[in-house]
Amino acid sequence: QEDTPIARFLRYLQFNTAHPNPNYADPISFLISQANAIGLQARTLEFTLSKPLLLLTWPGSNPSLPSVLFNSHLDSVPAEPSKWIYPPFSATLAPDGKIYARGAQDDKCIAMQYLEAIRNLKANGFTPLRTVHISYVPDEEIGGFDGSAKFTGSKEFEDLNVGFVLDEGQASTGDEFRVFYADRTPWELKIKATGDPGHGSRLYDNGAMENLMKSVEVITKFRESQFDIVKSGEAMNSEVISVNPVYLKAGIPSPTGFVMNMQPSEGEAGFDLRLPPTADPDLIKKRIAEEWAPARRNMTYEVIEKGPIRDYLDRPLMTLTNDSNPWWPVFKQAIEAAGGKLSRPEILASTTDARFMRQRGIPTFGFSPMTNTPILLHDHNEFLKDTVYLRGIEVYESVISSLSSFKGESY
Ligand code: MET
Ligand SMILES: [Zn+2]
Ligand SMILES: [Zn+2]
Repeated sequence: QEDTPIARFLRYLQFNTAHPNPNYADPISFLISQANAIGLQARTLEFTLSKPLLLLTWPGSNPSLPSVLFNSHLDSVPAEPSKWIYPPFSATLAPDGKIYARGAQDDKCIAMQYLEAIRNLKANGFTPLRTVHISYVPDEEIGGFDGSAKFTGSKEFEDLNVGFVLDEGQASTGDEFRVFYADRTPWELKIKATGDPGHGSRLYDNGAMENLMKSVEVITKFRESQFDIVKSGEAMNSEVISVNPVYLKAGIPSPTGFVMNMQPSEGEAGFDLRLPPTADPDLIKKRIAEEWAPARRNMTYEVIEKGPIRDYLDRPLMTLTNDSNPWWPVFKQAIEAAGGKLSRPEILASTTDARFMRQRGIPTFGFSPMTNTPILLHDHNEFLKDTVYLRGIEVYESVISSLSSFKGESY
């Protein structure tokens, strides 16, 4: 098999790292062999049994300066193979240069681009001033609690003395690269309704389905109000609160489907909520209790907060993008030095492990160098063009060399 950047990317994409049973062992072995070939130190940490984390290190010439960390996650969301034009873990390079694979954008591209950039920098004789670390973490797609959360809370992490982190971002449909200074915080909301069962023909008050449908209506109205703000141009998608129904569970099963002439005594609906760092979580909780799942309509609910909402100093989880953050101009200029341009910094609509680094007060940007690319993370037929992938390696050469050369003593 040939050994080119694209061939190596395809090999990494072929590991089936989809939940609920991601293969972590094989991609880690592959990454270790890559690290050995390039001359990077490798160490595996296991904060949770069978959920290993790989840490690669390129020592700087001044190891007393805070280090820079490049993070990516090993795992992927599942794919529905029947809806794909190529099998999602075949990593097929189509004739037009599109590489189809689950994880091509999210986020196996950056995982390999970091390594390819370092390979090239080393070949050109570059030595970093600051130590460069790369982390490959498990379980990001299910919240990162056994991955990044434990890692960033560990003694091992503290010892890395990390001053700045780059984590994954999202594709850009235009010519400019996108950079993200915050994530939205995910909440899982499950609402349940109970009520008297009855004949399917009867109209009566307070049935479980009636109450559940009323809640869905109220939530849909709220969703519309937020979406209207986006549609009017007052805010970006990621700056409002999103609430999307993800499941509905009700009905009395029968061998042919569901019993049709009985009204069920319980029903349940699940929602994915995302809160921007500016949202007031208490207000949303009040809204849920009073309007979305009111006890007076026999409703109960459960909110699972999937991660922190404020940092250790009780500030919103955001990284500044002005000159008061000394890393900002360094990063921006590195993109420009590579011939790229950054669009206005954004909040990421989804959620990444960056929140755990920001929680510790470490400046962290989300960045995945993909321009002129449709946003296909978690979608069918996720792909990345070979040319876009290769261009990203050049961008990281600039970014890694600039960040690791930054002299600022106290950052
Ligand atoms: C549930 S935590 C976030 C997991 C995933 N990265 C997402 O944004 O959906
Ligand atoms: Zn991701
Ligand atoms: Zn994802």
